[in-house]
Amino acid sequence: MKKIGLYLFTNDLRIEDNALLHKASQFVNQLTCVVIEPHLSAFSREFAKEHQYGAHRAKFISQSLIDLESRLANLGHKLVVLRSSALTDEEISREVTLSGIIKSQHVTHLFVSNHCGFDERKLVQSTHANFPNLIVCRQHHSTLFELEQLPFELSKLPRSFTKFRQLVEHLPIDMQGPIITKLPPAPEALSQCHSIQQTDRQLEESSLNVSNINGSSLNNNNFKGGEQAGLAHLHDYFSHPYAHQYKQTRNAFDGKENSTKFSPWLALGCVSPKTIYRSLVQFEAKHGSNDSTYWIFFELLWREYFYWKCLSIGPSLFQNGTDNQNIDSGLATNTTQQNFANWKCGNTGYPIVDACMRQLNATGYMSNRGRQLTASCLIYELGVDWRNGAAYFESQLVDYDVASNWGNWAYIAGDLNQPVHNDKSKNQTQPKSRHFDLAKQTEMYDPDHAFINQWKETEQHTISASKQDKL
Ligand SMILES: Cc1cc2nc3c(=O)[nH]c(=O)nc-3n(C[C@H](O)[C@H](O)[C@H](O)COP(=O)(O)OP(=O)(O)OC[C@H]3O[C@@H](n4cnc5c(N)ncnc54)[C@H](O)[C@@H]3O)c2cc1C
Repeated sequence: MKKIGLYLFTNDLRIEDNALLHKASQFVNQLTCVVIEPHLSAFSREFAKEHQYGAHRAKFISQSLIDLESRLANLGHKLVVLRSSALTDEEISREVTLSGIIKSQHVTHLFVSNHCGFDERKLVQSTHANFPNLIVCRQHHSTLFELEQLPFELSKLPRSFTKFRQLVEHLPIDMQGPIITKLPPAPEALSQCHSIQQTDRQLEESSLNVSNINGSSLNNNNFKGGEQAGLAHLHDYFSHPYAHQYKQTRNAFDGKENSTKFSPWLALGCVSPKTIYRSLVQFEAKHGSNDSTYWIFFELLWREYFYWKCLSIGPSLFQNGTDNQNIDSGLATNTTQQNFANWKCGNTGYPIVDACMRQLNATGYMSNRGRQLTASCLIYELGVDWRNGAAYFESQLVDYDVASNWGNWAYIAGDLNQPVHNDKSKNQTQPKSRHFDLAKQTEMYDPDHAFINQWKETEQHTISASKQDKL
């Protein structure tokens, strides 16, 4: 029997080091490549109080899809792009829904990354339920380790990062990724299907109107989406000695080379963590290793920890410690509504927080230190439900990643290791929250207020950049 494959791209928008696509290329006689254009879920829209992605995130996604399309074209393939609205069968014609393609093409094998996100897993489950004979081939390939490699069952994932790190940091990571030189032919009938829209192409080429970046070394052209740009950045980073100072510089609020800036490409899977790891090992072999080069690996393990955590706890990642209702969108009072609105546009009156939020709105990026301080401020100073902040980050960050974002927010709020049916009245030991002293942190990391001053007087511009509609 002919094997008809459908490869559904999610957080793996790449050809290089794509083990699952390689598997598909070896296994099926015909292959359709599909991506569902990422969109802000109703849950996140409600919590973020935003209708859609910010301009920087939207642009990064468009660039990544266009790059994937061109890389597939080099292999003689098309990329079918499904709008999120095309998910329901009553939309448009049946041919342009996922189910429609599976049905009309008589797809026998669905290849899809084994995503840790709850919504993404639900989509695969419901597709499988609609087509019980469909063989679903999945793989966790946005991580350094495979699930089978972990020396514990997922349900026994250590509660602390340190314990997790100690158990995994010596596991082997394969040093050679699969190489794809050819893909099975695409079905001809697909030529009428959706491709990347003109709006995406305009967005990809647009220069966002962000004229207020006051000499920031991060500007809107720093992050170009797509595998080619990601690999070029990786190459550029390790062509310089930055990695040897990483541990000393990584806490800076600004500065392109102070941290790796790998996160945007990692988040969409334009570059795999294994590819990054291999480049790090090569850099160490050539130029020597030190504490700093180890620390890059250490931070990649934090990413890993949040990934497996997200997978193991499922939808409870999106609950705060005081309620179990997903749809209650926080912001119960006028004060919290106003505090949240001020926080979003960088008008809280806490200078370091305002500078970081303006940086986010103007560039789509914020340093790790900045994320910790702005999150701490929203939760502990402004009394807002952390999920509102997490959803706003989701709408704006060019490197948004479900596990790293919601995991870090829950961690700062002290909600990450809550039992699923948390009951604070039962005198359980509460996990530690992370409340930062903003004045002390400013003294440590921005002692002469260079970063704060750089982002003063930018309220109007930054918010207009974040609100810029998709062209
Ligand atoms: C509230 C909050 C929200 C966050 N949201 C995201 C998010 O949506 N997407 C995202 O990729 N990271 C997120 N992070 C983690 C971290 O801030 C970013 O990964 C980092 O700032 C990206 O810049 P970089 O690539 O230069 O990092 P580097 O310092 O160069 O670190 C190298 C890589 O290690 C990983 N890493 C570093 N720190 C962390 C961390 N704390 N948690 C998980 N992985 C880490 C990233 O993949 C990063 O690219 C968040 C952190 C906080 C506190």
